[in-house]
Amino acid sequence: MTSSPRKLDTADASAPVTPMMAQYLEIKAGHPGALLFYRMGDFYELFFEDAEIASKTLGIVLTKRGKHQGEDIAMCGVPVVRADEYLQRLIAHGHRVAVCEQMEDPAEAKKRGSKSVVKRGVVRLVTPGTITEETLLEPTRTNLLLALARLRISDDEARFGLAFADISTGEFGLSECDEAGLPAEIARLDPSEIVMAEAVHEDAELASLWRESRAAVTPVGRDVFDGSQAERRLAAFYDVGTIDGFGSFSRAELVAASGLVTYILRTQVGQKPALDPPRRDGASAHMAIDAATRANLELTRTLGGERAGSLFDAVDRSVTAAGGRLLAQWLASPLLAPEAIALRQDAVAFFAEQALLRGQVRARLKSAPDIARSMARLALDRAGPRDLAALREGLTGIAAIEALLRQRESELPPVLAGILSALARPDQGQAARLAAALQDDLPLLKRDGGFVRAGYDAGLDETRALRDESRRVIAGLQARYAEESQVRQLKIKHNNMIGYFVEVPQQAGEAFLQPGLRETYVHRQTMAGAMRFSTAELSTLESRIASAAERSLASELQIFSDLAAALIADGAAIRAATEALALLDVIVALAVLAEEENYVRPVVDTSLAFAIEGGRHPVVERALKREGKPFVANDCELSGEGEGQKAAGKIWLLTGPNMAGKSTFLRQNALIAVLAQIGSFVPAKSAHIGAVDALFSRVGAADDLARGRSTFMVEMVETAAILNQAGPRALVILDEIGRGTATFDGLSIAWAAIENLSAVNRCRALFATHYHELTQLTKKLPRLANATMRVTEWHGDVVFLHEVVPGAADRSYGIQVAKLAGMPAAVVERARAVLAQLEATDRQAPAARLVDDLPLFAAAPRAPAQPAIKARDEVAEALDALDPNDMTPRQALDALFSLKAKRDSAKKG
Ligand SMILES: Nc1ncnc2c1ncn2[C@@H]1O[C@H](COP(=O)(O)OP(=O)(O)OP(=O)(O)O)[C@@H](O)[C@H]1O
Repeated sequence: MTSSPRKLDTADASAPVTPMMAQYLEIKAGHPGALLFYRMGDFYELFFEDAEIASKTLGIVLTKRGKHQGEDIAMCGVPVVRADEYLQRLIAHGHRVAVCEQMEDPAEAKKRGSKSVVKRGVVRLVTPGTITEETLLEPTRTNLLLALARLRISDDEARFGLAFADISTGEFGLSECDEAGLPAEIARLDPSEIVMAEAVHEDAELASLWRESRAAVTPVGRDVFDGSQAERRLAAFYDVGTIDGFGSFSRAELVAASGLVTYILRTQVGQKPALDPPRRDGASAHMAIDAATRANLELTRTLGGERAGSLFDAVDRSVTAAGGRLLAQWLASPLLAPEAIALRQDAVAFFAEQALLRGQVRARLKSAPDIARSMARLALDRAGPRDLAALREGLTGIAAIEALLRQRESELPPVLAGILSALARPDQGQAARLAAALQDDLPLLKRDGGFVRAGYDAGLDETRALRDESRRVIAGLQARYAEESQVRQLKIKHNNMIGYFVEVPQQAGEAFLQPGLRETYVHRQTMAGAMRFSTAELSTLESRIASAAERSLASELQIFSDLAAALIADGAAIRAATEALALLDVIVALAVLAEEENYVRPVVDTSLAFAIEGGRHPVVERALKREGKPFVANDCELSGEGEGQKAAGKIWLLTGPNMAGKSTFLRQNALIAVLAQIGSFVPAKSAHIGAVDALFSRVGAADDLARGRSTFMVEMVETAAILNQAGPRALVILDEIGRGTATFDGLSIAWAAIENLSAVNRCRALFATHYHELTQLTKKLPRLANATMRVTEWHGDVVFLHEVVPGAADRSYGIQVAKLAGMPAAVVERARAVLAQLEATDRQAPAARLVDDLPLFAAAPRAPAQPAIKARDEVAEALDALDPNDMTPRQALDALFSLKAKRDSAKKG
């Protein structure tokens, strides 16, 4: 007997693959880097490694299905109805998913032969930056996709074009920067996904940027960023002859923009999202804040990554998700131009005074749904009936708010006048049409039907009546059959396999097989305990019902697409109105904040002022308030002096014990600058700020084990960045720089850093330190002032007054703080003894004398870096040739001697 070839199939490595597997492998190969959701009936199945990844990430069961090349095929599946939830988790873990659908009915495939495979195709690539589903998006976070294009200007100089879009709202911006500015620009945008050419991704100098970013990083082929195609692709995307009408953009911006739309079209497989025309959103218009400063100041997230506890959380009074997103964007990108800041302040001030109108607008805003995202789903044909309802509510809300503002039209400051005219743009007939068309209770998916209100469309009402009528006929038929056959339990049921059928208990069923009933009832199935039959009448009814249901669904879908088309046609106006609502929400929210928290309008101008009277920390103040404790307000005066080249800000050197409130004071001033420059009022009695162009904030020796650097190294790298970058308009906050190393090293570094800030950076700065020796520096540096946190002693314990006063701290109170913290009494006593000894030694050689002994730091104004002298360097060459991993200890020692000899002879020569 010969063995069957089929059996061999599954065991033989060279066996032919099944047609379905062949189709799977082909589709999979077309989407490298993505998990493939392969549609099979009611499930998306994943195979091979994809299945292993998904089962681990999602915690779902891994099974097997057949073999491929002699190996079991790993498989797992997710039900289509719950796919969104699983997608969300995969995306959150940084995966990309290609969604592959069945493109025809399985019955169609069967017609081609019993072995033929249903046609399938990828309809969409789901990536972190291209999602639009409500369930996948965070309501209060802008979901930006960033495309990065690099244009080389010379061998060692490049410009970066940044194109960023939120396809869930249509927002699309462009900016440009050089390599040094790239980290701050990426930190400002905080994208979910960054797309770039492979060459940029592989550039070793940029690698740390990708590693440290929260974004998913997607390298793509060079063709996506093909500069020669840029204008053409953009024009094709917007369906315009030329893109000149959008404004003028740099080459790098254009290439990035075209890369962005090309990538979006690829992920959406041809579906075109409705993106606004690109807007220039240059870094030069914003306060530069690098990633470390953002993290350190906890602008939109705490160091632990949470919203709660951040500045955003403390000041956010917005009532809509879009408003929350916009406020977070504002906090991430404070403005520079005093005029633009004043325009926002005027609008906030208007609402600060108009309590009644403010309340009315807010109540309306509160009930307005997030229609920007609904509009985006409509454009991508991914919307459902609830999106239409959201638009109905949204458009009604827009009209109501427009009416409220209209009453005060003549008094509105320019920003609010702009909002009013944007709110008037959408066609208000749409809301009425949607209200007439939509049911009150709506299904999630349009394919479920039943969302169009009775009376809206005569044709639909008719088919529905027919469908409902047939249902009544069936009920009548059931009664008649039961009567005729004398079987009371007879039921007419329906399933997808055999359609409508008559079901009777098994004992009763026997009679239906006998002459008399047999002529009417055709036996279909015998189940455990029941028998099923069909009848000619049922079959006729079946097709009537099916066609009526089909026809009513078809007309509902038609109505849906008509409504959608009308909304899309009015899309630009609706989006403009939506943006205006978000803006209005933020402005009203800032007015509410100013009122609730007693903030004042700061003066922001082009001076070098930094004069804060009675400043408070917005987050700490709130936390203390919850505990019923007062916050002690403090002044800060760093205003610059001099003109042009000589202009320079003041530096405050702040000393004081631990826990006295130094960090709070430092950060509160940085946060006040940020709030002032987004156009908000600030937590102070008064504030005058010359616009800050760059903000830097560092804390000594923050742990950064994740990045694999020693804490001290991180501190030094970050301090170096400030000393290299900060210019005279910057505001610098340094908190205990130098504490991460031995005392004298730390002191010397802090010392030199202050001198550099004063002589070279000439910026406004706050410097907190425990090195009291540094206070002596005020004798030499005219713009340096000492300030200290007031404390007092009470029965041997230290009491913090949280008050910043001129002068230097006389002592550290470190031991008192240790005592407060519950250190064992014996340890505290011993520490006191050691301290006394140390202080006695110090008196013999006071460090304070240092300032007299050391000549003042004589840094020249920053000169451009000298080009390295390219003389042949034998020592360097020899070093380059070494591979320590490959050497024995003996070889290493020999190499060291030889290097030393080379160096010695080089010095002589
Ligand atoms: N101005 C203030 N008014 C009231 N309480 C304050 C004020 N500033 C700080 N505090 C309280 O003191 C606590 C310690 O403040 P902070 O962390 O700023 O001190 P620090 O001097 O920087 O301490 P360390 O040197 O240990 O970092 C804060 O958590 C807060 O509760």
